[in-house]
Amino acid sequence: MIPNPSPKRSLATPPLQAQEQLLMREIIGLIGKSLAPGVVLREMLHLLSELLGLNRGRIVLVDAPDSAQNSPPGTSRICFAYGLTKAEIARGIYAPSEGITGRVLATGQTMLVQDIDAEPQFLARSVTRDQLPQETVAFIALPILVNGATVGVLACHRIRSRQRRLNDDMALLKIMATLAGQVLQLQDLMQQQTRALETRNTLLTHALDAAAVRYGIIGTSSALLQAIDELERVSQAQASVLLLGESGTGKELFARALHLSSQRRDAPFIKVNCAAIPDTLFESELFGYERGAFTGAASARVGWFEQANHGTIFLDEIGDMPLAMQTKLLRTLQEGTIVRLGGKAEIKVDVRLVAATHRDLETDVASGSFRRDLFYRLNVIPIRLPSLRERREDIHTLAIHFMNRANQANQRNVYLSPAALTRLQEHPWPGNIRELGNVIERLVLLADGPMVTATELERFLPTEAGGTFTTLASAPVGASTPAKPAPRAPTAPLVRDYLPANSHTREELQQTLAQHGGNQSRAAQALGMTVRQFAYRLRKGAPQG
Ligand SMILES: Nc1ncnc2c1ncn2[C@@H]1O[C@H](COP(=O)(O)OP(=O)(O)OP(=O)(O)O)[C@@H](O)[C@H]1O
Repeated sequence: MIPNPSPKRSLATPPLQAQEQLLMREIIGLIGKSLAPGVVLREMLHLLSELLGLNRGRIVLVDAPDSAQNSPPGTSRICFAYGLTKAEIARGIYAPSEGITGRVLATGQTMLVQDIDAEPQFLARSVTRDQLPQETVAFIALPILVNGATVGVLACHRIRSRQRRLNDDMALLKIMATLAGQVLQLQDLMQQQTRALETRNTLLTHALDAAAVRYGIIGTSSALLQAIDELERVSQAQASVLLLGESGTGKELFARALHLSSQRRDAPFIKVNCAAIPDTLFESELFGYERGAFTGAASARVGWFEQANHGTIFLDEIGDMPLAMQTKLLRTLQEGTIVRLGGKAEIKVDVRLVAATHRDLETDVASGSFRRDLFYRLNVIPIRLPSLRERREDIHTLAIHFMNRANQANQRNVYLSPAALTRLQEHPWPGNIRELGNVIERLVLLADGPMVTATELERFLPTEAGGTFTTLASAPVGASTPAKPAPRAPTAPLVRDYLPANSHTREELQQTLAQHGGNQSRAAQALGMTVRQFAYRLRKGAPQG
């Protein structure tokens, strides 16, 4: 056996013989019609045999690491063949470096066995000697290269004494091996693209499923379904509803769902964040005021209650409502009327109240900071929203939902590896669904490649100890080059603290806004406020308000 140096291209290459021309024409025509290796490569081996007498051709490929064969690493096997029986193909399995085929794979060099009977390394693994002609048989094996790496072997038998020059056959086989490499590379690329499309398809199917979920509330855990069931059962009632749950568990989403599933759905839904209203402005905000009610009240203003007439008013963070206002709210709930600030007339309002809090109102009642009678009035229908820790089975669907949303908004195609999805399910999520949504949005913007692995995910997860994560503005948002890992800056708290209205000066607010490119939502996030709180404070010129 001699390793065959690549046939040198001579400047005076002899013209292709008729069979060679026919072979090339046929194969090029075939490639034009189909790129499927099963079609092209088999036909190539067929033509090599029929036209040139290069018989029992086979293409041996290394098993993919995740192949169904479950073979030891580096195992290769016959994948395409012509003139071999099924049993012969099945026998064509080679350990790394085994036999001539294994050596070509290992060295990337063409091997030419002039006489298989004289070569101890020739295995006759697939086709036994008695199946071959009695005369001297040669075996030629060439590497198939893709991007410089040997991925397979093209091999065939050849009767040694033939009219055709061996070097002509070698040159032609080399062209065929190159073509086979191109076809396999194209197939690999197509498979990669198909896999990406399949993943995207799964994401979209999930998205469609998720969109079909009522009112945009995603999840199928029993804890969540129970809360949805309670919501639906009370949707037609008039009684107030109290939504209880940690920050970011979906209280506002539920309040909107309640409104949408009630007969009031065509009337307004007004959301009021009690944590964002300074004590002195509560009454005028909720009930409105008459012209001249106070200095600067040049004209009358309708309050939130009147604006919500026939609809629903959602009082978020009701635990932050001052006691004096609680008394007035209770009266409105009992009598169905409001009196504008500076006015005398009792104005009838038909409003359903949905209140929410992350606080333990019973403790506030015990400490005297929340009126007991108002608590009873609100607590007629309490609905507790489970934390994300209590419904980990929903994390997968929620993550895919947020991922779809962020991908669509940012024209990305990022997805999570199965291990990364599992890691998400293990995280404690103190900031609940809002926190999960933020993490996913960040990784869609900042991930290094389309697939986020469990290892890469780690840098997006808030640290357990500090509960902090970097703000979006700390990294190159929307950069087209792969982003470097974002530094962990202790900026935005995970769970919003409920800050007093004068917690930041106007300058601090403006500075943060400038640092975040004028984006109120990100500035608010950085300071641990809602956008509404932020906007309000900015407008009112905190801390005076
Ligand atoms: N089940 C859910 N399915 C899809 N999105 C959800 C779900 N629950 C919450 N979200 C989303 O999570 C984010 C936080 O939800 P929401 O604002 O309703 O929480 P919250 O309990 O009112 O928070 P906070 O008490 O801090 O105001 C929102 O973007 C919301 O759309």
